[in-house]
Amino acid sequence: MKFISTRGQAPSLSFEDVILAGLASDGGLYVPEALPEFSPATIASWAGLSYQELAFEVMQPFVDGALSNTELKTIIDKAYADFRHPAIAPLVQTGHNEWVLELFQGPTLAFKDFALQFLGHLLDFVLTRRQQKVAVLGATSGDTGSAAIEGCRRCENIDIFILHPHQRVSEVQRRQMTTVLADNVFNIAVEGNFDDCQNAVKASFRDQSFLPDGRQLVAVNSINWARIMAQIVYYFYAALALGAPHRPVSFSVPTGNFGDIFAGYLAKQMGLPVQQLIIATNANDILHRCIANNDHSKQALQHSLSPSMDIMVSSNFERLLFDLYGRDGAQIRRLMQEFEDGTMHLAESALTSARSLFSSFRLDDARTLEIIKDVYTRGEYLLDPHTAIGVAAARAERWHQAHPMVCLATAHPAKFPDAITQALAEKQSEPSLPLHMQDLFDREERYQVLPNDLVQIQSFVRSTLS
Ligand SMILES: Cc1ncc(COP(=O)(O)O)c(C=O)c1O
Ligand SMILES: N[C@@H](CCOP(=O)(O)O)C(=O)O
Repeated sequence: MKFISTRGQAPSLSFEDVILAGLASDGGLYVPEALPEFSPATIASWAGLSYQELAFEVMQPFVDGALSNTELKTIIDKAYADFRHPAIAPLVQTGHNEWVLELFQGPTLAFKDFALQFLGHLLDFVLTRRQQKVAVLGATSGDTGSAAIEGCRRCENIDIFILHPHQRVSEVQRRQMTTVLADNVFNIAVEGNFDDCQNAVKASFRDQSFLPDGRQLVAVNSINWARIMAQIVYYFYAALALGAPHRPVSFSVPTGNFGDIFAGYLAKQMGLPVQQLIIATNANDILHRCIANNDHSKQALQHSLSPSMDIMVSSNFERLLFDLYGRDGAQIRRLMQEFEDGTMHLAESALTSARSLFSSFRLDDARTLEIIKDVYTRGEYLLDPHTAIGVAAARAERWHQAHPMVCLATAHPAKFPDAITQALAEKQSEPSLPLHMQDLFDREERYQVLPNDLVQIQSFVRSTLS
């Protein structure tokens, strides 16, 4: 299988090269030249497979010979070995035809573990085989960072640098990153927001001349194709458990960088009967405004109670646009150039297609607190603030009157104790951290605060590596 850039001017790459590439050299994102498609009979034959067995079936066509089947199976088994629930991604029913898919059973309590445990083991395998040492550079609004560090910290061939927005992540999220004192782990708190961190990462990928000789950057954000690929699996897993392919299933997805819901869109393109995909945003609602009013314009980033979704520029939206514009790289270059000035207007045909694929919803902080309280006091579930936005969106849309609706639970509520306490107004309702994190607040922290300045960030990376 070959991977091509959304901007049409970078060389096409193999699977192994694409996972090491990050951004394409023309600034675009890599996507498969053609997607594998699974027939209803094939999907039906997967009923009852374990999560790991299903992951192999879904991902193997992308890997396409870069790893032997045994190697891929071993990497998958290692990736999901440390999840706390035997189902890996358990479904919990929270209402009529409504389920929460718990994607926070991995080591760092967020859905990012699904792809980053896999990517960590995959990189370890590939880099050892190539005898290559790389520098991982990532940006996080709170969850990718700790999941990437957890996935990479034992890899001898990786030094990992994670940029997070200073004082804009929850304390639990910060400590999950900064208390990992391994010699190859470096946390940088940038005096800016997530978009600033992501811009610094993308600029560094575009021009890697600041690195010491022989080093190459590798991405752990969802610009890395392997991230998206591993996230497709749980859409199949949840839908199969609820009767697919014999009945369609809908998904409500709390959305920031558009990676998670893009994986759901791909599952549908690959043959999964997905009835509806709901883009659920917080007050940073560029994607909702785009779908609702064709208003894809940058606004000042707001600090919300769902900080991991405090994102204005959603990287993976470009991958969707590529499909909506008939995979025409020139059109995407023009659109992304237009967006540099702060806004982009979709062509009528692209907007119509987007609206047929997705609905969208926005929830502010006050209503996020209300839904957490409401769902908890009815004895239904304790939602984290990100998941709460997805559940509110699902309930507003009412798509699940006839078919199952799966709300992706993207983080464990214990990562956001302040929001939970605010919602429930009782200290004792603060959710407790799992056993392996009980001493998190006693652990030593290490991180570097830097201004939002590319030169200073790059010089920190360079001098650390030298
Ligand atoms: C807890 C949580 N929920 C939802 C999201 C949104 O996911 P995505 O960026 O893939 O849209 C993120 C991160 O972005 C997150 O950390
Ligand atoms: N919410 C994310 C933001 C980065 O998204 P990614 O999926 O591209 O890594 C985070 O928690 O860091």
